[in-house]
Amino acid sequence: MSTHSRHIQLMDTTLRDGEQTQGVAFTPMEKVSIAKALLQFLRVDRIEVASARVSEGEKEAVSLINQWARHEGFAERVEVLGFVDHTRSVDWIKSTGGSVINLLAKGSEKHCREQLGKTLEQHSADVLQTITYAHEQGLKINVYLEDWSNGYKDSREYVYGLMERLQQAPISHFMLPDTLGVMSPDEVFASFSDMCQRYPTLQFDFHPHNDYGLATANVMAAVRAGVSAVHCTVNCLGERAGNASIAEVAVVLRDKMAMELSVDESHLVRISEMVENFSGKRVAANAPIVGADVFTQTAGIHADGDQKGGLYKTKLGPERFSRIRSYALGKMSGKASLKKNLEQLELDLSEEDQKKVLARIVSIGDSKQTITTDDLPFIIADVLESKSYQHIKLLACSINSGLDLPSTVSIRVDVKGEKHQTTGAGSGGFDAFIDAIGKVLQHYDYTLPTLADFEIRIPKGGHTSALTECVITWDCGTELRKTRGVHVNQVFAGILATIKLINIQLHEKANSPQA
Ligand SMILES: CC(C)C(=O)C(=O)O
Repeated sequence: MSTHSRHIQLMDTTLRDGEQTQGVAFTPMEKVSIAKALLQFLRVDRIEVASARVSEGEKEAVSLINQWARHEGFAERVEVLGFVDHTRSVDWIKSTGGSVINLLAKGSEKHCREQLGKTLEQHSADVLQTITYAHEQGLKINVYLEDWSNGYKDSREYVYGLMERLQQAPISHFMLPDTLGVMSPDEVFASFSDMCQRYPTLQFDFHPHNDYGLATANVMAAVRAGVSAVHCTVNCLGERAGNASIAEVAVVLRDKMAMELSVDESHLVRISEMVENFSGKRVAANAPIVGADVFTQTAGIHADGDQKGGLYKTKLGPERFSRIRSYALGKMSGKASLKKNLEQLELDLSEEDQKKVLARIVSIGDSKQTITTDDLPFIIADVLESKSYQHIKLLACSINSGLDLPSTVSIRVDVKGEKHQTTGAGSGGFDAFIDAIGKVLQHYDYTLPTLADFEIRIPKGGHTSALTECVITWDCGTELRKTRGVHVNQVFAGILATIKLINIQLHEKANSPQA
């Protein structure tokens, strides 16, 4: 089969096979919202929205989808899985206003014999009977050959026999599934090449599963062999390891095989988020295209390369999916990563200040704390106002706090080159620290001013692993003074703000004329 550009239909089965993911059940309104987003915004060619006769809720969902689809002119693009049960699935689909049945026939001799207890002749007669009835009722008919991958391998004569009996029936698409996700790309290519050559006038769909992680690669092989439609789901949902991810399939068919598709890629991420919310199944941060981290560069060298002629750019640019590239901050950040973040925040820092901020980012990153772009303004504010006074250094500090128990603290500090170790107690961790540090500072004729205000903030993003910023306002008699501390632990943020004030005041004391 030539790999010349041709239109490949995407049939999305998030609402049928996707709902067969363990623990996933969509409400009717959720199904309607996903169906609308798939057809109207993502513009997939066809959607499979349910299995017939499942429940009353399912009937309501399918009816609502069909009502909307008919109004929008999408009626024939909404499909429902039906069973070889004479009239019952067809009647159920008709009662929902549906137009298309995806009839589940058996694609392997083993399934036919063991599960149905039928011969090929008996089963094909049953299938044809349901097809005739569906046709009379005006439904468009597609047929699944369930377990076809094993059937083709172990009982090829059965597969050919079934095809011979069905090929003259009014079937729009023969849908060949790798039901257990056991095929390799080579096997997919060989078997579809054979099917497409044997039945050149028929339309074949490929329905992959991802048990070996090969679903997308197998889609490529099936398209190369000549199929005209492939099935996929949002976020790779589906029975067991899922189906093929629609995001992966869309970009791979376009970029790697130059196929024409109807999907609008700029909606892939939005629909992924919608399905993530409704299904309760989190998308892995490194899932291609839709994962939270996939457009984040972590190594400083990548950020540097992006600045120098887009050295790390590929076709998979974030703009294509309405996303933006970000540059992670941590121990591997370089000057370029910081610069990119500053640009995004529209902040301008001198080279000298950038160096200081970068050193702080690297040291925070070294202790494994996650730093986000939201944290950056806190770090900048903290670093830029910090003086390099070293009158007091906190060498170690451990805090014990408990519910309904006084807090205790143990500290080791260096004041003007002298080491002190002491403990303190208080109603909370910060209070206990003030008790302990007060005991040390009395040796230096220094008393901490009282607090006028104590404010803790987290960055706008609001995640619990964020840095916290503590701004303390001190009542210094003739004036109010503010100092800031930044740390992942809010008590330590307060302690760092306190150490900063002590350093400033010890410095002023040392430099005052009375000293
Ligand atoms: C139910 C059938 C069509 C299926 O999903 C499969 O065989 O993978």
